[in-house]
Amino acid sequence: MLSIKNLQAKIEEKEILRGINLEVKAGEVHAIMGPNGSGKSTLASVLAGREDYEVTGGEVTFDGKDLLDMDADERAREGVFLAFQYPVEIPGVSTTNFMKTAINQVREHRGEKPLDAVSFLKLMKEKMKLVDIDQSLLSRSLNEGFSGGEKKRNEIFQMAMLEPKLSILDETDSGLDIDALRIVSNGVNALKSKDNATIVVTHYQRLLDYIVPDFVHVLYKGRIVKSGGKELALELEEKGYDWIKEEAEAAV
Ligand SMILES: Nc1ncnc2c1ncn2[C@@H]1O[C@H](COP(=O)(O)OP(=O)(O)OP(=O)(O)O)[C@@H](O)[C@H]1O
Repeated sequence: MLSIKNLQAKIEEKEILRGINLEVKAGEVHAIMGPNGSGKSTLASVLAGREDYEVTGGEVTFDGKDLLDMDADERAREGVFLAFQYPVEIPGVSTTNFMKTAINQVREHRGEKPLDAVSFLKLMKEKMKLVDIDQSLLSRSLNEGFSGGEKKRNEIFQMAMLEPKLSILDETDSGLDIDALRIVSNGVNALKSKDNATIVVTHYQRLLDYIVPDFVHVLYKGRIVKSGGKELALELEEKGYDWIKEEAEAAV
């Protein structure tokens, strides 16, 4: 589904990604971990097509198409979803209206008819239940005045509504209380299918107790320096990153 080859990117003349290689197949969950500043958020942002970053080398294909050639909107319409570390607030636009527009854009792109009001409401109800989100939240301006946990929950709700092929969750565990963490994780797990894939950027093994990854990758200084199964996250929790850094430095 997603193939990243030797991806390099910089921001304001600072080289951040220095040759990322990653293959993600349909049905898989990949966790990206790594010390602060290693480039995790940059990778997520580059994949979603945020413009502040300059891709300086490498290639990324998504379902056989050149992802780097598409702008952020096209990527979203193709089925890439990025849950931001700090979701934006959009005053004056309710989540409901925002979702209606977003869904119908995706449907149009797929050559499908827009959802009528009844079907849209039915879908909203079904997905609201999945993430246990309150109706009153959805009629308020998008993310405005939402608590950290409410924003995160709202993001997972958007993801549930859009049913993306590839979801990239950037530190979705930050700011979630224990119950919300469980609800968000349950939502992510309930959406998991053999046809979609998830990349979770996280600092904590705790999230991976709920969203169980098939693969764990460690990013360090802009490269994936170690990959393994979910046991790698446990090892990191126990031993920290020093041993990984030493291994990576020795290999250079
Ligand atoms: N706008 C920017 N201008 C300059 N440097 C930036 C900018 N954005 C990111 N960086 C730098 O790029 C590096 C990688 O940042 P990134 O946010 O991708 O790391 P991260 O692995 O997600 O870190 P964390 O775990 O702390 O969230 C950092 O050194 C950061 O300071």
